[in-house]
Formats: sequence, structure tokens, C-alpha cells
Amino acid sequence: MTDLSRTANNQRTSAMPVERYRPFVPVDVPDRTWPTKKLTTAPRWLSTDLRDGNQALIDPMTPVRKLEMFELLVKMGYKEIEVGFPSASQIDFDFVRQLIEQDRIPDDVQISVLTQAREDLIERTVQSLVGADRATVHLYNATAPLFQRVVFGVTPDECRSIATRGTELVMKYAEELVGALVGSDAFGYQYSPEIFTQSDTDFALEVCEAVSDVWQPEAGREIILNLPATVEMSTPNTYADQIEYFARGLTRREHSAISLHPHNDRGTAVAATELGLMAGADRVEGCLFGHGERTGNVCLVTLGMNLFSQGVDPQIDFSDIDEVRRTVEYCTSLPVHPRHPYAGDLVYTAFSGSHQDAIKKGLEDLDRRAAEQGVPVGEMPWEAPYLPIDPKDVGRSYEAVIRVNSQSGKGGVAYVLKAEHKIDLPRRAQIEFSRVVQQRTDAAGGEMTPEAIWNVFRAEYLDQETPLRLNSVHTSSAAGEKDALTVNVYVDGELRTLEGTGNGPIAAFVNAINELAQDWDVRVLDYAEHALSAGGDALAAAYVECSVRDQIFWGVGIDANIVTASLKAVISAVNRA
Ligand SMILES: CC(=O)SCCNC(=O)CCNC(=O)[C@H](O)C(C)(C)COP(=O)(O)OP(=O)(O)OC[C@H]1O[C@@H](n2cnc3c(N)ncnc32)[C@H](O)[C@@H]1OP(=O)(O)O
Ligand SMILES: CC(C)C(=O)C(=O)O
Ligand SMILES: [Mg+2]
Repeated sequence: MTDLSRTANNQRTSAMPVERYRPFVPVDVPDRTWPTKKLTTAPRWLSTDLRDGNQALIDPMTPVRKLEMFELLVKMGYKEIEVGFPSASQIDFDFVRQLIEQDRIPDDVQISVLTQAREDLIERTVQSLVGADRATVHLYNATAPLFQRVVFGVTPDECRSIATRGTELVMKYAEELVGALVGSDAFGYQYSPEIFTQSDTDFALEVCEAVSDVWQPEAGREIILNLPATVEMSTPNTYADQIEYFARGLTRREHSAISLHPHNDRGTAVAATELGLMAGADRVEGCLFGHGERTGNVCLVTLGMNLFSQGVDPQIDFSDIDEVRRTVEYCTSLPVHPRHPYAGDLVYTAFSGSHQDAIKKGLEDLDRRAAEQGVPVGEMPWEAPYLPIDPKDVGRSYEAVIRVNSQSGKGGVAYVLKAEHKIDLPRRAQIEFSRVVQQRTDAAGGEMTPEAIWNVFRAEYLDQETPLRLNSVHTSSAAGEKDALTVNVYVDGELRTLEGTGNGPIAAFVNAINELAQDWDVRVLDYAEHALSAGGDALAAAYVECSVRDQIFWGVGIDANIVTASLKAVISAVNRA
């Protein structure tokens, strides 16, 4: 029998106080339908970078930075933008006023503002919207038992009343202060049972129904019911179950937008959002690069790009992702992680040899198939090993895709030479040169830049001048005869004239060299050449695999004349030997 004991779990019980924690109890939805649903269209997006994102910054954004963030969001295509918590501070209030008074809100963009369900705050919040062409007021109160008991000291009935009374007050102050907007979609209303994930789902639904009873949604007067994972509590499927359960129980569904507002406490906000959308939600709130309270709001960049990578238009423009990243880093004073999906510095970069090899082959395959089909490579359906999207589609270039360090192999080194210098090394030459590079990276550690790789390549193959350096070449051949060759070569610095004949100029040259020094015993094993550039003054590269004193060496020659390039390649191999 097979002895499994060596593969069994031999981990030890940790010393952590695990007994202090209890598993999350999910809502029971045995006939859930979301697992088989597919995401085929973009949801409505709301960016809360200027509110949830901003309230969680070490240094909240200055008005100048807020404006820059707002303009970025508009440019990217967000049509719903939560611009602040106007009752929280004069800065937030003034920013909303600035947007309105300076007419900075495009006609198709709906700003929204958040408030607690407190009368003075509601009045101030609606006050901030005077003069707006369209806007949404977003009211919240926590519905979780812990918050009812500890934070508010209320019963469930009183908790529901906070929400309904708050809604009435929003309507009252809206009538009084921005009456012209009321009664149309220009004045939107959003309610959030904060801490939805820790609330009893039936109770959250009951409060939302009571709020809807007050607001009376109908055609042209929707209500947004936003169901926040204020704190992410469990695996993403439990959030999806809560959303499906809520959506099934909701009356007036056709006039209600179900919105998700996931935070990332367990690191699964993106997954929870995607499953929540499959479970029937219409709308998503989040922040660029996952800024926001504690571990952040769900990342809108990842969500949008995940759709894009499946052939679903996110309806948001990520085509210059570095510009988006730079602006957000400037506005928030927080760096984006180098491994952030889609936008991190390193996410389209392969260091390891087998990845580089596969990517190089994949890109060459795409180029070849595009040429065969006569279409630009940018129009080919994307398919490349290890790269879920084409970096060029988000404004990244291939130059940075493959970077070389001690983990790299021949594919990466060859890719850099080809991409940067059009040197297309034959396979065995790639193996030889990558060993040379590996010796350097092993010795020096760290990354080897394309410039450093080129310098090593030059020193190894192109710049060695002893014992041989080519000075001039003269060949002659007549039909049916062997090639005759006369070359002037510096041999250890002394100019000599060598003569040889053979089947072709390379063979003639090798014969001449073997005359010069018989113990070198030079033999040519393989040969390849290609043009390096087009046009009259084009350069050619020649690669020669030689046996010299029974050891194998590759040589490389570059010249405008292909015969001269080949002879230089032979000399390169001999000099390396
Ligand atoms: C999950 C979220 O992200 S929710 C959004 C959170 N964002 C923010 O809070 C940022 C902006 N907020 C602020 O700057 C401040 O809270 C202010 C200026 C709005 C209000 O400040 P203060 O009046 O000092 O009150 P404070 O913030 O301490 O609020 C606590 C009080 O509000 C009550 N409260 C809290 N949330 C709500 C709510 N949603 N609805 C009604 N009352 C609420 C609390 O029960 C507490 O009441 P108590 O003083 O009677 O015990
Ligand atoms: C105000 C609400 C929507 C919120 O930010 C949260 O619950 O996380
Ligand atoms: Mg939040």
C-alpha cells in the first residue's frame, strides 16, 4: 500500500485566540440561481472616491485635488459620482458649491452627496445642492443589531423610524430648497442600510421597504437601495446569497436600483461584487484602486478591467491606465501597489524564464497569424500565455513586459535583444548567450536592464578584436567554380593577407584561417542571417555556430554586406574561443 503519512497535514495548532471568533451565519437560500448567471453587461457605476475614498485618507484631498479627481472620473466616463459629505466640513460643502456654481458638472453626470439621518445634517446637505441641475441625496443608518444596541441605543422599530424619518426630512428639505428638481429623475434618492452584511437580511429588507413606502418610487422616480458590505463578513458567495434573497423579497423591484457597496476586509471585495451582480444587483459603488475605509472599497479599476478581459465593455475608459494611476496617486498621496491587477508597475512584466519563453512565443505567434490574415495585430483576438489582456490596450508597451534577472531564461534575454535591437538569435545561440547573462545576474544580483544586456552582448560577440580583426574582403567566383577569397585581417594586431577557396565565401574563409593556425581546427556547424533594417543602407546580422578545437562557440557579425557580416561572425566565434 502507498504510504501517505509523509503527505498528511502535519501543521500544528496555532497559539492564536481562535476561540474568540464565531463563524458567520449566512442567510439560507437553497434554491439560489446566481451561480449559473453570467455577467454580460456593465453595471451602473458610482465612484465614491471623493467621499468614502476621501474620508479614509491620511490627508483628505485639498479642493484642488478634489477637482482633479472629479475631472478624471468624468473623463473616464463615470456618470454617477458621490462628491462628498457636505455636512461634515466646510471644505466638503464648498466643493459641492464650487462644482455647481462653476458649472463643472456635465449634463449627463449625476452627483450625489451623503448624509446621516439627522435633521440638521440633512438640511445642510440639501442646502449644498441649491442650483444643481440634477443630484442625488444618499441617506444611511446602520441596521445591524450590534449598532442598534451599542451605537444608537435603539430598538429595531426605532432604527426603522430613523430611516423613514430621515427620508421624510430629505423630501421636506428637497421641496423647500431645490423644489424645481423634485418629482423627476433629476432629484435622486438613495438609502443605505449601513452594515447590511451584519444585519438580519429580513430586517434590512423591512427597513428598505419602509423607506420605499415613504419615497414612493415609480416610473421616473426610482429609489436606489444600496446594500453595503460595510464590513466584509464572509466568503463572497454569502454576500451573493444576501443580495439574491433581498432582491426576491423586494416589492417595486422595477423602480428600485439594487446597488452594491463592498469593502475589502477579507480581501474578496472584487469577487463579492461580481457574485452580487450575478445575484441581480444593478449598480456598484467603489473607488479607483480600492481606496476607502480600512482595507478599502471595492476597486473599480479591477472590476471594469475584469469585464473588459471577458469581452464585456466596462463603459469606462482605462486606455491610459498609467495616467489614471498617476492622477489618483497625486490626489490621494497614496501609492498604487506594483502588483495591483492591471495597473501595477510589475503586472505585465515577466522575470522568470519559462514565463518569458511562453510570452515571447505567444507574441510571435500573434504577429505571424496577423500577417497571414493580413490584419493589424492590434485587431487580432487576444491570446497570449500569461497575459490576460494586451498591455497595449491599457497604454502599456511591450518593452517592459519582459525584464531580466537571475530567474530569467533564454526566452527573456532573446526577447530583449529582438525587441530592442532586432537581433534574432538562433535557438542554440540564445541558450549560449543566456548562460553568459545568467553568470552576470548570479554574480551581481538584481535586474539587468536592456542596455546592460546589449553591452554584454556587444562585449561578448561584436567587440572582441584578438586574435583576429577583419580589415577588408575581396571575393571572386565564376560559374561552376569554387569561391576564391582574399581578406586582409589583423592577426594579433599585425595586418596579414589570407587567401582561401571553398564552396562559398564562409568555407573559403574557414580554409584560410585553418591555414593560418591549424591547431584551431575551425569547422562551421550552422549558419543563419537576417536583415536588421530595411532600405539601401540596410544592415544584416549573421550568426555562425563553429567548432573551434572541438568546442562549440557561436559568433555574430553585423555589416551592410552580408558576406562581410558572415566572415565577422566566424571571427567572432574564433575570438571567443
Ligand atoms: C460606513 C461609512 O462610511 S458612513 C460615512 C461615514 N463618514 C463620516 O462619518 C465622515 C463625515 N462625518 C463627520 O465628519 C461627522 O460624523 C459629522 C460632522 C457629520 C457629525 O459629527 P458629530 O455631530 O460630531 O457626530 P458624530 O460623528 O460623532 O456622530 C455620532 C452621533 O451621530 C449618530 N449617528 C451616526 N450615524 C448616524 C446615522 N447614519 N443616522 C443618524 N444618526 C447617526 C450617532 O448615534 C451619534 O449620536 P450620539 O451623539 O447621540 O451618540
Ligand atoms: C454610507 C455607507 C454606504 C458606507 O459607506 C458603508 O456602509 O460602507
Ligand atoms: Mg463605505
